[in-house]
Amino acid sequence: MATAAVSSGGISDQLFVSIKLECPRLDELGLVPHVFGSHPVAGSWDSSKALPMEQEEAAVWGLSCVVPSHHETLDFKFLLKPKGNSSQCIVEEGPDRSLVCGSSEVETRNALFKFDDELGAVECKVFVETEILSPFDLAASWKAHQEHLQPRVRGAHDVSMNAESESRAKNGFASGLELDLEKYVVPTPNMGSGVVYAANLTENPRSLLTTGISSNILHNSIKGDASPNLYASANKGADGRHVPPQEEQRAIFVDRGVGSPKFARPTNETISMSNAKFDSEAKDMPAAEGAVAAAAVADQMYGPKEDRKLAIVLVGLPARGKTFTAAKLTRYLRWLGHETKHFNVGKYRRLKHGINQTADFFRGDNKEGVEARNEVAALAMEDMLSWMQEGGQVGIFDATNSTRSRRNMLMKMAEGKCKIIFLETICNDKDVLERNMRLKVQQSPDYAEQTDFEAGVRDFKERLAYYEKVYEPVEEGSYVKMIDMVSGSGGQLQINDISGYLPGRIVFFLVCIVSPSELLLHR
Ligand SMILES: Nc1ncnc2c1ncn2[C@@H]1O[C@H](COP(=O)(O)OP(=O)(O)OP(=O)(O)O)[C@@H](O)[C@H]1O
Ligand SMILES: O=P(O)(O)OC[C@H]1O[C@](O)(CO)[C@@H](O)[C@@H]1O
Repeated sequence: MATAAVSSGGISDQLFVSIKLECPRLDELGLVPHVFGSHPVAGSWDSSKALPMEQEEAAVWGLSCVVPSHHETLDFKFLLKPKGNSSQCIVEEGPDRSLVCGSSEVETRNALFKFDDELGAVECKVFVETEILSPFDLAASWKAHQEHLQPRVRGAHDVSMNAESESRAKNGFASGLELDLEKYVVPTPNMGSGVVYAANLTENPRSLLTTGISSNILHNSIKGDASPNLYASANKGADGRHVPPQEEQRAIFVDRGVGSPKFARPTNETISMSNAKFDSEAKDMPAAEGAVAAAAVADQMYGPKEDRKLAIVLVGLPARGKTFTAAKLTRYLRWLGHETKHFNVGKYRRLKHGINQTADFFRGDNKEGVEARNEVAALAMEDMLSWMQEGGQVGIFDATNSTRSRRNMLMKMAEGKCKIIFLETICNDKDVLERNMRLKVQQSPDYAEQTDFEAGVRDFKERLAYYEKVYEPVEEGSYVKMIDMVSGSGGQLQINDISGYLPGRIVFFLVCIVSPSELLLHR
């Protein structure tokens, strides 16, 4: 298998752009520079929605963002607004400035502002710095920042996860940006697991609920599947469709004024993450959180068309953390502003076939069982694809998908509709698995009616053994493998044939949450 260096690998590089305006008179005159431009995130040429620049020094103002290297062209201009009065503005003279597709060049002619009164004109120097970076640069930077630095964010907090609270700024952007990647911790064997069974919080099986099934099965399933939203009507939109509460928390994130990034640049084919650290002596370190935050802006602003429909298909034996990982990824992608939904095939299976299936149902040579499982997997996939056609962007498809033929079926269904990335979770640690299995029996609706806990554990182990017999690790298509990462102290992340902006963001996220000691890139 051919390998490629990280910094020039297939995962699309991104362009960090830092714009600065220097003029001692602005402060004296009580004026705040803004940027507005052709893209909605820069106000679509509406001056009332212009992005304010952040004062970095008495005479220096800055604004930065990260865009994909193949971003759409953005035309923009500077404008000045009096402090505390956003209704008036003076737009700079001269032609629009452009951040042209495929180029890191931005014109740096001085910005000239003419006033009608005795103030005459104000001229500002313009500085633009650009730097190409990869998801690994961002991840290494972010991790090093966490390990070595006190967070330093200029002015107010820059990033907020919770847009519904007071953090919504005047112009509709989230003003508080509190990057919470550190909350995405892969559990260690000693950590409590929490009480929520993550699969219950996934999408409701739309096709099954509308086609009608026996009320008896529904009743049984409801008892086991204590999902707060499973059959509730409270979360329905005007058109009767399910509206997950998280979607209301969607926001646009704007990074305000961060310095120039100094990114670690791993170049080996196998990268040791311990070497891919920020230089802790570097003076301008705080760019880390800004750069990551700025990438979130880019997610809102840009995103090439081919990335717009993406299926992340989980693969892995039972109790390997698939649902756990899927739930975290869903949350992260929603936080970035992408329409993301998590479809759990177990939930479909329970609804269609009830909760009391014994291990036998999962036997690889149980023809009826295999057909029944493929049928519900196909239903979930159809629901996911229909949702994408209605505007959804990233579907996370959560099942074991443990055979090549199952994955082929999914790839066929997705042809021409979305791109697929397989995300395989592998865990060989016996202690971790034992703990996971016991937790599953405690929490899974599959064992809600099993009164003998140890009998439940035996049944789950039997189910697992049947899966192991037929399991085929992913070797096809685009994939990411997370191997033995549960302890958070090592493990390996293997990446094959991943390209595109959004997949890059996903890899960034996985690198951040799992702290792999090794990264392997193929192709
Ligand atoms: N990367 C990982 N490797 C191993 N275990 C993990 C990992 N991430 C999370 N876990 C733990 O695995 C346990 C089982 O998680 P989860 O329900 O997500 O498994 P699953 O693979 O979806 O199982 P199933 O296929 O049976 O539904 C959880 O208690 C979680 O803490
Ligand atoms: O049909 P597949 O790919 O085995 O995956 C779905 C199954 O995976 C499981 O999570 C395995 O434990 C079941 O809940 C579910 O029915």
